[in-house]
Amino acid sequence: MSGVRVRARLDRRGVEFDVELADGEVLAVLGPNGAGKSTLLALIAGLLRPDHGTVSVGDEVLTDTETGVFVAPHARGVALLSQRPLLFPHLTAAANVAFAPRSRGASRSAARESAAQWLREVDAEDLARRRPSQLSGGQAQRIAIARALAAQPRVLLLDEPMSALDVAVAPALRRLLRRILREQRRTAVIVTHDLLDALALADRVVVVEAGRVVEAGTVREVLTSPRSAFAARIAGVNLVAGRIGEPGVLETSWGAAVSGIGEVESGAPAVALFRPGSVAVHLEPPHASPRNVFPVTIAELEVHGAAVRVHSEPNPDGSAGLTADVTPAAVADLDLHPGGTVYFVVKTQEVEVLAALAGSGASPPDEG
Ligand SMILES: Nc1ncnc2c1ncn2[C@@H]1O[C@H](COP(=O)(O)OP(=O)(O)OP(=O)(O)O)[C@@H](O)[C@H]1O
Repeated sequence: MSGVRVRARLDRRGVEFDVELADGEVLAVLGPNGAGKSTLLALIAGLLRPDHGTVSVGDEVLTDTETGVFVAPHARGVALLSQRPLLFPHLTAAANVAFAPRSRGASRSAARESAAQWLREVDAEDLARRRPSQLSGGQAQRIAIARALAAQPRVLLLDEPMSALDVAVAPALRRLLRRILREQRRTAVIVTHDLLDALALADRVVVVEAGRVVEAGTVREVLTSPRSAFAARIAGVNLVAGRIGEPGVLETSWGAAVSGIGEVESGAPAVALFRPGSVAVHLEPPHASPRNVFPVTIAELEVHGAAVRVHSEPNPDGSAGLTADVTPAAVADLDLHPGGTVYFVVKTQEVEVLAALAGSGASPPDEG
């Protein structure tokens, strides 16, 4: 069994994690720059010691600050694959891959055999004799994956494995990772900025902001009902955070009210979600109700498929502004331009009100 459990705090990085994944589960970690995603991987890999907490894989405790347990990185059965493939430059691709079994005590011929098998697994047999300087970025990343797998890790940690690659080669590598992670039912944590990675590779997603898990769920849940600003942005929906006042009405910290559909008790923290396509743009406040009317200043216009996406300036508390999708004809008719002031209007029944998640709680579905 190779489920992973992390409960750890590291003050100088400003992180405190409570994250769990089941055996054979792939967890995507999403979040803005500097949120602590790589730090989470480093805690699992044993590259960082927490100030307080535990890390375990299966039944084995790898880090425990109470008892002083700290298993060295190479002895954890955990492979970390970073953004740039860190291959030994003086060794051929095959020798790079054979290095892992060799260092586990395999004979030279057994290690060579194992390397050939893993090179086949990543469709890189023909690259066996090349040195890293003779490989493209995507090819080198394949070899790095083969080397990571050849170490027979219980857990694979992938830190933005596609981010240093051309967009043209990323899809092939994503397919390869999907085959390896999903078909072999590997336990893996993948840090990514890319929604496509989460969709293609992961069973579950956690969103990390400022060193904490702010949202957790299946990929589908997080995309259809995001609770964090980060997830809302990648899902392409408007998210307004606040607290419920009157039933169905969310009040923001700057005194705006958003009415929507959803049962969240009064006083509870909540988010209101609505699609940019459900927002109408008016030059004057409309009279018809029930509607939400937001006076905004336009920050920018952006072509978005067949529509034009109108972004408003940030909200008074500094959170991301609202967006509305309108037709190019509407942009011309209303003379929409950055700096212009307009009214964003959305019907109550287009707004979904959901309870906000209180802090953390990233557990596999079978455990709540
Ligand atoms: N080597 C380091 N030494 C000291 N502080 C660091 C180091 N690396 C990261 N940090 C800090 O730790 C915090 C978490 O950073 P981390 O790299 O884990 O974030 P991340 O979510 O992986 O970001 P990114 O998406 O930019 O890679 C940040 O405040 C960062 O500045």
